[in-house]
Amino acid sequence: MKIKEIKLYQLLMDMRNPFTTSFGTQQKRFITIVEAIDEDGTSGFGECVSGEDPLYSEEFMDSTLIALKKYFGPLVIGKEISHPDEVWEIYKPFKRNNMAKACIEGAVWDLYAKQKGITLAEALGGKKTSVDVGVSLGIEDTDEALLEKIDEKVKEGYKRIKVKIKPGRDVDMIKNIREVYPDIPLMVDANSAYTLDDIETLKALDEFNLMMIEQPLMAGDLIDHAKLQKEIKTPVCLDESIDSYEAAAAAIEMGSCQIINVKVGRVGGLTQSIKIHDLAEKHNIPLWCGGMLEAGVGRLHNVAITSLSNFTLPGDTASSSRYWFEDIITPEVVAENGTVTISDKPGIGAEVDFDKMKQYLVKTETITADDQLDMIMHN
Ligand SMILES: O=C(O)CCC(=O)C1=CC=C[C@@H](O)[C@@H]1C(=O)O
Ligand SMILES: [Mg+2]
Repeated sequence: MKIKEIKLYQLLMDMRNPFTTSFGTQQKRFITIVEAIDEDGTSGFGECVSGEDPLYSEEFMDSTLIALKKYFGPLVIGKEISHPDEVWEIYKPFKRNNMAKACIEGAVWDLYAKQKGITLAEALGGKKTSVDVGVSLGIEDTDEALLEKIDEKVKEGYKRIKVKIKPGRDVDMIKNIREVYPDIPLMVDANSAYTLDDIETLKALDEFNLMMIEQPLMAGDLIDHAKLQKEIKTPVCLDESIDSYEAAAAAIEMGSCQIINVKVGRVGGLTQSIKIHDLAEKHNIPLWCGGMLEAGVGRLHNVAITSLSNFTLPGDTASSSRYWFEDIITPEVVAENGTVTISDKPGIGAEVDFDKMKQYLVKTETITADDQLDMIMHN
């Protein structure tokens, strides 16, 4: 394939409910949709998952937009690409910027699957026809308010409930949840809000039979997580610390976690996600696919990667309606009783609906062969 043009659609979407983590509260989501168009006019779609501000990772919406326009778009336009895994190789000299790299690579994967007439899941090597999903719930002001949300999501049939914790909203809150729901599959995500000085609090969580504790300590850290895992029974799951295949390999070797949350954007794309998948499978480390408050395109990429065999734990890809009044794809992602069925249509398996997208559109940019790579360094 040869990509002739890349379009970037920057969207601003209102969220149904505020989402609070240890980083703060969010009520709107900026999203960049990437459309890669080949010489025959076929389009593949990707979604950039960077946050609005560099709180979850160092990337943020404005930085990814610049990186896409200046480097990662021009680098693939006009190149003969026979397989999407070549995109990672093309980007290799350029350090990190994983979320920017991943969204174009994702669009190339979708395009590749469409050209072959197969689903994105099949193109990735996935065998499942449906995937189990859970839901991620933000911090609420009171335990009563959180319990109401949990009640709603348990009734909707989600296969596990993840709640956010932070210092002061942890042990007592989980105790209250367990009093009402002694048996639901429950996990917590701290978004790196603790240090080893909080070991007693983290140990106290052991008595609640949690599926895992996600990213308790600093983003990027592997050493302290390995020390922590030796002290607690609850499996540690790493999110922010797994920002590459190499980080996953080191975490497995050091015993920093027993479970990995794969976020496609965070690790640099689908090709890297498959590499991590294969390595983790070899080492009996189960995976699940995390979410980044994605609109439909990103959700469908998440569903596709979850079709691989070692994604054995329910991920974060809840229904489109979890966050959005109206998603940008037709049909939307719908979890029924905690299961999302994978469409048998080629590629991501749904249409990007430009009429729906219009209501959220902030700006559109087009990258063409005229946009040369703009670098000071030259070979
Ligand atoms: O529903 C989803 O998309 C998952 C939401 C979620 O938990 C997160 C989204 C974005 C950044 C983080 O706050 C967080 C996470 O750490 O997994
Ligand atoms: Mg997380």
